[in-house]
Amino acid sequence: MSAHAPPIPMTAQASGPLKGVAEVPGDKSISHRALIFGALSVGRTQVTGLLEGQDVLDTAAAMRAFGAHLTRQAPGAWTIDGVGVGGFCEPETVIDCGNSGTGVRLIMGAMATTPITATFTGDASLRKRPMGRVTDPLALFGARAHGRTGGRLPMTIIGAADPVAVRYATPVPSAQVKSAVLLAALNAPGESVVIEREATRDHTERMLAGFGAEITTETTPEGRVITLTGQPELRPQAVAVPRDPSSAAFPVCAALIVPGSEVRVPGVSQNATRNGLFTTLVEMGADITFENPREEGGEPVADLLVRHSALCGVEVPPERAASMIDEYPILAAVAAFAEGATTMRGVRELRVKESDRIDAMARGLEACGVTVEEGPDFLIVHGRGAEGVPGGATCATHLDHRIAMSFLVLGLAAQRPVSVDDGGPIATSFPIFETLMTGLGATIRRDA
Ligand SMILES: O=C(O)C1=C[C@@H](OP(=O)(O)O)[C@@H](O)[C@H](O)C1
Ligand SMILES: C=C(OP(=O)(O)O)C(=O)O
Repeated sequence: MSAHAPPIPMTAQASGPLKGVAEVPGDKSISHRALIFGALSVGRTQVTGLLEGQDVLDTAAAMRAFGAHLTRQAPGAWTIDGVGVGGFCEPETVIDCGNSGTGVRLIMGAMATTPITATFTGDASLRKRPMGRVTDPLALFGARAHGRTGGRLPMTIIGAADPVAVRYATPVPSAQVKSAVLLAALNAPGESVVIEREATRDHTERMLAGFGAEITTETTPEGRVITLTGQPELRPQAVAVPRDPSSAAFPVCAALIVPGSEVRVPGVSQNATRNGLFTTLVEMGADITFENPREEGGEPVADLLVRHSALCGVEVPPERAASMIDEYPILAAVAAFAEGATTMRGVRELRVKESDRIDAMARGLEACGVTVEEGPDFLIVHGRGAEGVPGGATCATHLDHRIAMSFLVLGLAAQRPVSVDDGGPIATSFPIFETLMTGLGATIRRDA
Protein backbone atom coordinates (compact mmCIF):
# COMPACT_ATOMS: atom_id res chain seq x y z
CA MET A 1 0.00 0.00 0.00
CA SER A 2 1.94 3.00 -1.18
CA ALA A 3 -0.40 5.95 -0.64
CA HIS A 4 1.64 8.72 0.93
CA ALA A 5 1.10 8.49 4.71
CA PRO A 6 1.94 11.42 7.00
CA PRO A 7 5.19 10.79 8.89
CA ILE A 8 5.02 9.59 12.50
CA PRO A 9 7.92 11.21 14.41
CA MET A 10 8.94 9.19 17.46
CA THR A 11 11.38 9.53 20.37
CA ALA A 12 13.05 7.00 22.65
CA GLN A 13 14.85 7.78 25.89
CA ALA A 14 16.64 5.97 28.65
CA SER A 15 14.52 4.86 31.62
CA GLY A 16 14.76 1.80 33.86
CA PRO A 17 15.93 -1.70 32.95
CA LEU A 18 13.94 -3.78 30.47
CA LYS A 19 12.28 -6.83 32.00
CA GLY A 20 9.83 -9.46 30.80
CA VAL A 21 8.98 -11.69 27.86
CA ALA A 22 9.13 -10.39 24.30
CA GLU A 23 6.82 -12.42 22.05
CA VAL A 24 7.66 -11.14 18.60
CA PRO A 25 5.32 -11.71 15.63
CA GLY A 26 5.59 -14.20 12.77
CA ASP A 27 8.46 -14.37 10.34
CA LYS A 28 8.06 -11.98 7.41
CA SER A 29 9.89 -14.14 4.85
CA ILE A 30 7.87 -17.25 5.73
CA SER A 31 4.59 -15.28 5.84
CA HIS A 32 5.02 -13.97 2.26
CA ARG A 33 5.90 -17.46 1.06
CA ALA A 34 2.99 -19.13 2.89
CA LEU A 35 0.55 -16.86 1.01
CA ILE A 36 2.24 -17.27 -2.38
CA PHE A 37 2.73 -21.05 -2.16
CA GLY A 38 -0.82 -21.38 -0.81
CA ALA A 39 -2.09 -19.45 -3.85
CA LEU A 40 -0.14 -21.80 -6.15
CA SER A 41 -1.55 -24.97 -4.53
CA VAL A 42 -4.71 -26.81 -5.45
CA GLY A 43 -7.01 -26.69 -2.42
CA ARG A 44 -7.01 -24.96 0.96
CA THR A 45 -3.85 -23.97 2.83
CA GLN A 46 -4.20 -22.99 6.48
CA VAL A 47 -1.75 -20.55 8.01
CA THR A 48 -1.35 -19.69 11.68
CA GLY A 49 0.97 -17.11 13.18
CA LEU A 50 0.97 -15.06 9.95
CA LEU A 51 2.70 -11.71 10.30
CA GLU A 52 -0.01 -9.12 9.68
CA GLY A 53 2.47 -6.39 8.81
CA GLN A 54 1.77 -4.16 5.83
CA ASP A 55 4.33 -5.92 3.59
CA VAL A 56 2.53 -9.24 4.01
CA LEU A 57 -0.94 -7.67 3.73
CA ASP A 58 0.15 -6.22 0.37
CA THR A 59 1.18 -9.71 -0.77
CA ALA A 60 -2.22 -11.02 0.37
CA ALA A 61 -3.96 -8.36 -1.75
CA ALA A 62 -1.77 -9.31 -4.72
CA MET A 63 -2.65 -13.01 -4.38
CA ARG A 64 -6.35 -12.05 -4.47
CA ALA A 65 -5.72 -9.98 -7.61
CA PHE A 66 -4.18 -13.08 -9.27
CA GLY A 67 -7.30 -15.13 -8.46
CA ALA A 68 -6.66 -16.88 -5.12
CA HIS A 69 -9.24 -16.69 -2.30
CA LEU A 70 -7.83 -15.59 1.03
CA THR A 71 -9.82 -15.37 4.24
CA ARG A 72 -8.70 -14.04 7.60
CA GLN A 73 -10.34 -16.36 10.15
CA ALA A 74 -8.77 -14.83 13.29
CA PRO A 75 -5.68 -12.75 14.06
CA GLY A 76 -2.80 -14.47 12.25
CA ALA A 77 -5.03 -17.35 11.08
CA TRP A 78 -5.71 -17.28 7.36
CA THR A 79 -6.95 -19.73 4.74
CA ILE A 80 -5.87 -19.61 1.12
CA ASP A 81 -7.80 -21.40 -1.61
CA GLY A 82 -5.19 -21.68 -4.33
CA VAL A 83 -5.46 -21.74 -8.10
CA GLY A 84 -2.57 -24.16 -8.75
CA VAL A 85 0.76 -23.73 -10.54
CA GLY A 86 0.07 -21.92 -13.83
CA GLY A 87 -3.44 -20.96 -12.66
CA PHE A 88 -2.93 -17.26 -11.95
CA CYS A 89 -5.42 -15.02 -13.76
CA GLU A 90 -4.52 -11.60 -15.12
CA PRO A 91 -4.98 -8.84 -12.52
CA GLU A 92 -7.39 -6.10 -13.52
CA THR A 93 -5.37 -3.38 -11.89
CA VAL A 94 -1.83 -2.42 -10.89
CA ILE A 95 -0.24 -4.61 -8.19
CA ASP A 96 0.99 -2.33 -5.40
CA CYS A 97 3.61 -4.05 -3.23
CA GLY A 98 4.06 -1.03 -0.97
CA ASN A 99 7.46 -1.11 0.78
CA SER A 100 8.23 -4.78 0.11
CA GLY A 101 11.14 -5.99 -2.00
CA THR A 102 10.33 -9.58 -1.06
CA GLY A 103 6.68 -9.21 -2.10
CA VAL A 104 7.31 -7.66 -5.50
CA ARG A 105 10.26 -9.85 -6.50
CA LEU A 106 8.68 -13.16 -5.47
CA ILE A 107 5.36 -12.31 -7.10
CA MET A 108 7.07 -11.26 -10.34
CA GLY A 109 8.71 -14.69 -10.37
CA ALA A 110 5.46 -16.46 -9.58
CA MET A 111 3.60 -14.93 -12.57
CA ALA A 112 6.47 -14.78 -15.09
CA THR A 113 5.87 -18.20 -16.63
CA THR A 114 2.09 -17.82 -17.01
CA PRO A 115 0.81 -16.09 -20.19
CA ILE A 116 -0.62 -13.04 -18.43
CA THR A 117 0.51 -9.43 -18.05
CA ALA A 118 0.81 -7.57 -14.76
CA THR A 119 2.04 -4.12 -13.78
CA PHE A 120 3.79 -3.65 -10.43
CA THR A 121 4.49 -0.58 -8.34
CA GLY A 122 5.38 0.33 -4.77
CA ASP A 123 6.11 3.23 -2.45
CA ALA A 124 8.85 5.83 -2.93
CA SER A 125 11.41 3.47 -1.35
CA LEU A 126 10.50 0.41 -3.47
CA ARG A 127 10.38 2.48 -6.67
CA LYS A 128 14.10 3.22 -6.19
CA ARG A 129 15.16 -0.42 -5.78
CA PRO A 130 16.71 -2.48 -8.60
CA MET A 131 14.42 -5.02 -10.30
CA GLY A 132 16.84 -6.00 -13.09
CA ARG A 133 18.33 -8.62 -10.76
CA VAL A 134 15.00 -10.44 -11.06
CA THR A 135 13.87 -9.53 -14.58
CA ASP A 136 17.24 -10.66 -16.10
CA PRO A 137 16.77 -14.31 -15.08
CA LEU A 138 13.01 -14.15 -15.77
CA ALA A 139 13.86 -13.22 -19.39
CA LEU A 140 15.66 -16.58 -19.70
CA PHE A 141 12.31 -18.30 -19.10
CA GLY A 142 10.80 -16.17 -21.92
CA ALA A 143 9.19 -13.39 -19.84
CA ARG A 144 9.53 -9.74 -20.88
CA ALA A 145 9.77 -6.70 -18.61
CA HIS A 146 9.20 -3.02 -19.30
CA GLY A 147 10.01 -0.69 -16.46
CA ARG A 148 11.47 2.71 -15.78
CA THR A 149 15.08 3.54 -16.48
CA GLY A 150 17.50 1.38 -14.48
CA GLY A 151 14.95 -1.43 -14.12
CA ARG A 152 12.84 0.50 -11.61
CA LEU A 153 9.12 0.23 -10.78
CA PRO A 154 6.49 0.80 -12.05
CA MET A 155 7.16 -2.18 -14.27
CA THR A 156 5.08 -4.45 -16.47
CA ILE A 157 5.90 -8.14 -16.78
CA ILE A 158 4.59 -10.07 -19.77
CA GLY A 159 4.60 -13.70 -18.74
CA ALA A 160 6.13 -16.35 -21.03
CA ALA A 161 3.60 -18.23 -23.17
CA ASP A 162 6.04 -21.12 -23.73
CA PRO A 163 8.39 -21.10 -20.77
CA VAL A 164 11.61 -23.13 -20.87
CA ALA A 165 13.61 -24.53 -17.97
CA VAL A 166 16.74 -22.54 -17.06
CA ARG A 167 20.07 -22.90 -15.30
CA TYR A 168 21.02 -19.71 -13.48
CA ALA A 169 23.83 -18.69 -11.13
CA THR A 170 22.73 -15.74 -9.01
CA PRO A 171 25.21 -12.86 -9.41
CA VAL A 172 24.37 -11.35 -5.99
CA PRO A 173 23.72 -13.17 -2.71
CA SER A 174 19.93 -12.76 -2.65
CA ALA A 175 17.19 -15.06 -1.43
CA GLN A 176 14.71 -12.87 -3.30
CA VAL A 177 16.43 -13.48 -6.64
CA LYS A 178 16.84 -17.20 -5.91
CA SER A 179 13.19 -17.45 -4.91
CA ALA A 180 11.91 -15.49 -7.93
CA VAL A 181 13.76 -17.92 -10.23
CA LEU A 182 12.44 -20.98 -8.35
CA LEU A 183 8.89 -19.62 -8.45
CA ALA A 184 9.15 -19.02 -12.20
CA ALA A 185 10.64 -22.51 -12.62
CA LEU A 186 7.53 -24.00 -11.04
CA ASN A 187 5.60 -23.50 -14.29
CA ALA A 188 8.43 -24.33 -16.72
CA PRO A 189 8.53 -27.94 -17.99
CA GLY A 190 11.63 -29.94 -17.00
CA GLU A 191 14.37 -29.32 -14.46
CA SER A 192 15.54 -25.79 -13.65
CA VAL A 193 18.70 -25.19 -11.66
CA VAL A 194 19.66 -22.22 -9.48
CA ILE A 195 23.21 -21.94 -8.18
CA GLU A 196 24.15 -19.63 -5.35
CA ARG A 197 27.77 -19.08 -4.36
CA GLU A 198 26.87 -18.06 -0.80
CA ALA A 199 23.98 -19.62 1.08
CA THR A 200 21.05 -17.25 1.59
CA ARG A 201 17.90 -17.88 3.63
CA ASP A 202 16.47 -21.23 2.54
CA HIS A 203 12.75 -20.86 3.35
CA THR A 204 11.71 -21.22 -0.30
CA GLU A 205 13.51 -24.55 -0.66
CA ARG A 206 12.20 -25.90 2.66
CA MET A 207 8.63 -24.77 2.05
CA LEU A 208 8.46 -25.88 -1.60
CA ALA A 209 9.51 -29.36 -0.46
CA GLY A 210 6.76 -29.21 2.19
CA PHE A 211 4.20 -28.22 -0.48
CA GLY A 212 5.18 -31.33 -2.46
CA ALA A 213 7.55 -29.98 -5.12
CA GLU A 214 10.49 -32.10 -6.27
CA ILE A 215 13.44 -30.00 -5.13
CA THR A 216 16.98 -30.93 -4.12
CA THR A 217 19.93 -28.94 -2.82
CA GLU A 218 23.53 -30.03 -3.22
CA THR A 219 26.58 -28.31 -1.79
CA THR A 220 29.32 -28.29 -4.44
CA PRO A 221 32.53 -26.31 -5.07
CA GLU A 222 30.38 -23.92 -7.21
CA GLY A 223 28.12 -23.28 -4.23
CA ARG A 224 24.60 -24.49 -3.45
CA VAL A 225 22.98 -26.11 -6.47
CA ILE A 226 19.19 -26.21 -6.25
CA THR A 227 17.29 -28.33 -8.75
CA LEU A 228 13.52 -28.04 -9.16
CA THR A 229 11.26 -30.11 -11.38
CA GLY A 230 8.66 -27.92 -13.06
CA GLN A 231 4.87 -28.24 -13.21
CA PRO A 232 4.22 -30.10 -9.96
CA GLU A 233 0.80 -30.09 -8.37
CA LEU A 234 1.49 -28.29 -5.10
CA ARG A 235 -0.38 -29.78 -2.15
CA PRO A 236 -1.99 -27.39 0.34
CA GLN A 237 -0.35 -27.32 3.76
CA ALA A 238 -0.97 -26.30 7.34
CA VAL A 239 1.75 -23.69 7.89
CA ALA A 240 2.58 -22.61 11.45
CA VAL A 241 4.73 -19.52 10.94
CA PRO A 242 7.55 -19.32 13.52
CA ARG A 243 8.52 -15.99 15.14
CA ASP A 244 10.72 -13.62 13.17
CA PRO A 245 14.40 -13.62 14.25
CA SER A 246 14.85 -10.27 12.48
CA SER A 247 12.20 -8.76 14.77
CA ALA A 248 13.57 -10.61 17.82
CA ALA A 249 16.84 -8.76 17.17
CA PHE A 250 15.36 -5.49 18.51
CA PRO A 251 14.32 -6.57 22.03
CA VAL A 252 17.45 -8.76 22.26
CA CYS A 253 19.75 -5.84 21.41
CA ALA A 254 17.81 -3.42 23.60
CA ALA A 255 18.25 -5.75 26.59
CA LEU A 256 21.98 -5.99 25.92
CA ILE A 257 22.56 -2.22 26.03
CA VAL A 258 20.08 -1.04 28.70
CA PRO A 259 21.71 -1.52 32.15
CA GLY A 260 20.05 -4.01 34.48
CA SER A 261 17.89 -5.61 31.76
CA GLU A 262 16.83 -9.24 31.63
CA VAL A 263 14.48 -10.26 28.81
CA ARG A 264 13.27 -13.59 27.50
CA VAL A 265 12.58 -13.90 23.78
CA PRO A 266 10.88 -17.23 23.03
CA GLY A 267 11.01 -19.17 19.76
CA VAL A 268 13.93 -17.47 18.00
CA SER A 269 15.05 -19.20 14.82
CA GLN A 270 18.37 -21.01 14.92
CA ASN A 271 18.25 -21.64 11.16
CA ALA A 272 21.88 -21.21 10.09
CA THR A 273 20.79 -19.03 7.15
CA ARG A 274 19.21 -16.52 9.59
CA ASN A 275 21.14 -16.52 12.87
CA GLY A 276 24.34 -14.58 12.07
CA LEU A 277 23.45 -11.70 14.40
CA PHE A 278 23.16 -13.95 17.46
CA THR A 279 26.54 -15.57 16.68
CA THR A 280 28.07 -12.10 16.37
CA LEU A 281 26.54 -10.82 19.61
CA VAL A 282 27.93 -13.81 21.52
CA GLU A 283 31.37 -13.07 20.04
CA MET A 284 30.99 -9.50 21.34
CA GLY A 285 30.48 -10.85 24.84
CA ALA A 286 26.68 -10.85 24.99
CA ASP A 287 25.13 -12.80 27.85
CA ILE A 288 22.58 -14.84 25.89
CA THR A 289 21.43 -18.31 26.92
CA PHE A 290 19.81 -20.49 24.27
CA GLU A 291 17.24 -22.60 26.08
CA ASN A 292 14.84 -25.36 25.07
CA PRO A 293 16.03 -26.03 21.49
CA ARG A 294 13.27 -27.59 19.40
CA GLU A 295 11.51 -27.45 16.04
CA GLU A 296 8.57 -25.09 15.36
CA GLY A 297 6.86 -24.68 11.98
CA GLY A 298 9.68 -26.67 10.36
CA GLU A 299 12.39 -24.33 11.72
CA PRO A 300 14.90 -25.01 14.52
CA VAL A 301 14.17 -22.54 17.35
CA ALA A 302 15.32 -21.79 20.91
CA ASP A 303 14.17 -19.50 23.74
CA LEU A 304 16.66 -16.71 24.37
CA LEU A 305 17.42 -15.33 27.82
CA VAL A 306 19.27 -12.05 27.38
CA ARG A 307 20.96 -9.94 30.07
CA HIS A 308 22.61 -6.53 29.89
CA SER A 309 26.26 -7.08 28.93
CA ALA A 310 29.56 -5.28 28.55
CA LEU A 311 30.31 -5.71 24.85
CA CYS A 312 33.49 -5.41 22.82
CA GLY A 313 33.86 -4.63 19.13
CA VAL A 314 34.49 -7.46 16.65
CA GLU A 315 35.23 -8.06 12.97
CA VAL A 316 32.15 -9.60 11.41
CA PRO A 317 33.32 -12.12 8.78
CA PRO A 318 32.02 -11.12 5.32
CA GLU A 319 30.86 -14.67 4.66
CA ARG A 320 28.38 -14.26 7.51
CA ALA A 321 26.64 -11.32 5.80
CA ALA A 322 23.80 -13.21 4.12
CA SER A 323 22.77 -14.84 7.40
CA MET A 324 22.28 -11.46 9.11
CA ILE A 325 21.71 -9.09 6.20
CA ASP A 326 18.69 -7.35 7.78
CA GLU A 327 20.39 -7.13 11.18
CA TYR A 328 23.33 -4.85 10.33
CA PRO A 329 21.43 -1.66 11.24
CA ILE A 330 20.67 -2.89 14.77
CA LEU A 331 24.18 -4.36 15.08
CA ALA A 332 25.60 -0.94 14.15
CA ALA A 333 23.46 0.63 16.92
CA VAL A 334 24.65 -1.93 19.50
CA ALA A 335 28.27 -1.55 18.31
CA ALA A 336 28.11 2.13 19.32
CA PHE A 337 27.94 0.97 22.99
CA ALA A 338 30.76 -1.60 22.70
CA GLU A 339 34.39 -1.06 23.69
CA GLY A 340 36.43 -0.75 20.46
CA ALA A 341 35.59 -0.91 16.78
CA THR A 342 33.10 -3.22 15.07
CA THR A 343 33.98 -3.82 11.42
CA MET A 344 31.32 -4.95 8.98
CA ARG A 345 32.67 -5.86 5.53
CA GLY A 346 31.08 -7.46 2.48
CA VAL A 347 27.83 -5.57 3.08
CA ARG A 348 27.33 -3.88 -0.33
CA GLU A 349 23.78 -5.27 -0.48
CA LEU A 350 22.81 -2.93 2.37
CA ARG A 351 22.93 -0.07 -0.11
CA VAL A 352 19.89 -1.39 -2.06
CA LYS A 353 17.48 -2.17 0.76
CA GLU A 354 14.50 0.03 1.78
CA SER A 355 17.18 2.74 2.12
CA ASP A 356 20.94 2.86 1.66
CA ARG A 357 21.41 1.34 5.10
CA ILE A 358 25.17 2.00 5.30
CA ASP A 359 24.57 5.68 4.69
CA ALA A 360 21.47 5.91 6.90
CA MET A 361 23.24 4.28 9.88
CA ALA A 362 26.46 6.25 9.35
CA ARG A 363 24.68 9.65 9.26
CA GLY A 364 22.42 8.87 12.23
CA LEU A 365 25.26 7.49 14.35
CA GLU A 366 27.41 10.55 13.62
CA ALA A 367 24.50 12.78 14.63
CA CYS A 368 24.34 10.82 17.92
CA GLY A 369 28.04 11.45 18.59
CA VAL A 370 29.50 8.17 17.31
CA THR A 371 32.50 8.01 14.95
CA VAL A 372 32.06 5.81 11.88
CA GLU A 373 33.96 4.98 8.72
CA GLU A 374 32.24 3.76 5.58
CA GLY A 375 33.02 2.61 2.06
CA PRO A 376 31.17 1.02 -0.85
CA ASP A 377 30.83 -2.27 1.00
CA PHE A 378 31.89 -1.66 4.58
CA LEU A 379 30.89 0.14 7.75
CA ILE A 380 33.10 0.52 10.84
CA VAL A 381 31.54 1.76 14.08
CA HIS A 382 33.93 3.05 16.73
CA GLY A 383 32.24 1.99 19.93
CA ARG A 384 32.22 4.46 22.80
CA GLY A 385 32.26 1.83 25.55
CA ALA A 386 32.38 3.32 29.04
CA GLU A 387 32.12 6.89 27.68
CA GLY A 388 28.54 6.21 26.57
CA VAL A 389 26.64 7.34 23.48
CA PRO A 390 25.61 11.03 23.58
CA GLY A 391 22.40 10.74 21.47
CA GLY A 392 20.31 13.92 21.37
CA ALA A 393 19.67 13.82 17.60
CA THR A 394 16.81 13.30 15.17
CA CYS A 395 17.71 10.56 12.69
CA ALA A 396 16.34 10.31 9.15
CA THR A 397 14.76 6.93 8.46
CA HIS A 398 14.17 7.16 4.67
CA LEU A 399 11.00 4.98 4.74
CA ASP A 400 13.06 2.18 6.31
CA HIS A 401 11.54 0.25 9.23
CA ARG A 402 14.85 -1.23 10.37
CA ILE A 403 16.56 2.15 10.49
CA ALA A 404 13.67 3.55 12.54
CA MET A 405 13.70 0.67 15.05
CA SER A 406 17.51 0.68 15.31
CA PHE A 407 17.71 4.35 16.30
CA LEU A 408 14.81 4.01 18.75
CA VAL A 409 16.64 1.12 20.43
CA LEU A 410 19.82 3.21 20.50
CA GLY A 411 17.83 5.99 22.19
CA LEU A 412 16.88 3.63 25.05
CA ALA A 413 20.49 3.57 26.21
CA ALA A 414 21.86 6.93 25.00
CA GLN A 415 22.64 9.86 27.31
CA ARG A 416 20.01 12.07 25.66
CA PRO A 417 16.76 11.11 23.86
CA VAL A 418 16.96 10.03 20.21
CA SER A 419 14.19 10.82 17.73
CA VAL A 420 13.36 9.44 14.31
CA ASP A 421 11.62 11.53 11.68
CA ASP A 422 9.20 8.76 10.74
CA GLY A 423 8.35 5.58 12.63
CA GLY A 424 5.40 4.79 10.29
CA PRO A 425 7.28 2.13 8.26
CA ILE A 426 7.80 0.03 11.43
CA ALA A 427 4.31 -1.34 10.70
CA THR A 428 5.60 -3.06 7.55
CA SER A 429 7.40 -5.77 9.55
CA PHE A 430 6.79 -5.30 13.30
CA PRO A 431 3.41 -3.63 13.89
CA ILE A 432 3.51 -4.29 17.66
CA PHE A 433 7.06 -2.93 18.15
CA GLU A 434 6.00 0.06 20.29
CA THR A 435 3.58 -1.95 22.46
CA LEU A 436 6.06 -4.77 22.93
CA MET A 437 8.98 -2.50 23.81
CA THR A 438 6.98 -0.27 26.18
CA GLY A 439 5.63 -3.47 27.77
CA LEU A 440 9.23 -4.35 28.67
CA GLY A 441 9.59 -0.94 30.33
CA ALA A 442 11.04 1.09 27.44
CA THR A 443 10.16 4.77 27.05
CA ILE A 444 9.18 5.30 23.41
CA ARG A 445 6.62 7.95 22.46
CA ARG A 446 5.01 9.38 19.36
CA ASP A 447 5.72 13.10 19.01
CA ALA A 448 2.96 15.53 18.09
O1 LIG B 1 13.78 -13.61 0.66
C1 LIG B 1 13.45 -12.92 1.64
O2 LIG B 1 12.42 -13.13 2.30
C2 LIG B 1 14.33 -11.80 2.04
C3 LIG B 1 15.59 -11.72 1.51
C4 LIG B 1 16.54 -10.65 1.83
O3 LIG B 1 16.66 -9.80 0.71
P1 LIG B 1 17.69 -10.07 -0.50
O4 LIG B 1 17.27 -11.25 -1.23
O5 LIG B 1 17.59 -8.82 -1.35
O6 LIG B 1 19.04 -10.18 0.16
C5 LIG B 1 16.11 -9.83 3.03
O7 LIG B 1 16.83 -8.63 3.06
C6 LIG B 1 14.62 -9.55 3.04
O8 LIG B 1 14.24 -8.85 4.19
C7 LIG B 1 13.83 -10.82 3.01
C1 LIG C 1 15.13 -5.75 3.27
C2 LIG C 1 13.96 -5.99 3.87
O1 LIG C 1 12.78 -6.29 3.26
P1 LIG C 1 12.34 -6.25 1.74
O2 LIG C 1 13.56 -6.47 0.86
O3 LIG C 1 11.32 -7.33 1.61
O4 LIG C 1 11.72 -4.91 1.48
C3 LIG C 1 13.89 -5.98 5.36
O5 LIG C 1 12.83 -6.36 5.87
O6 LIG C 1 14.85 -5.59 6.04
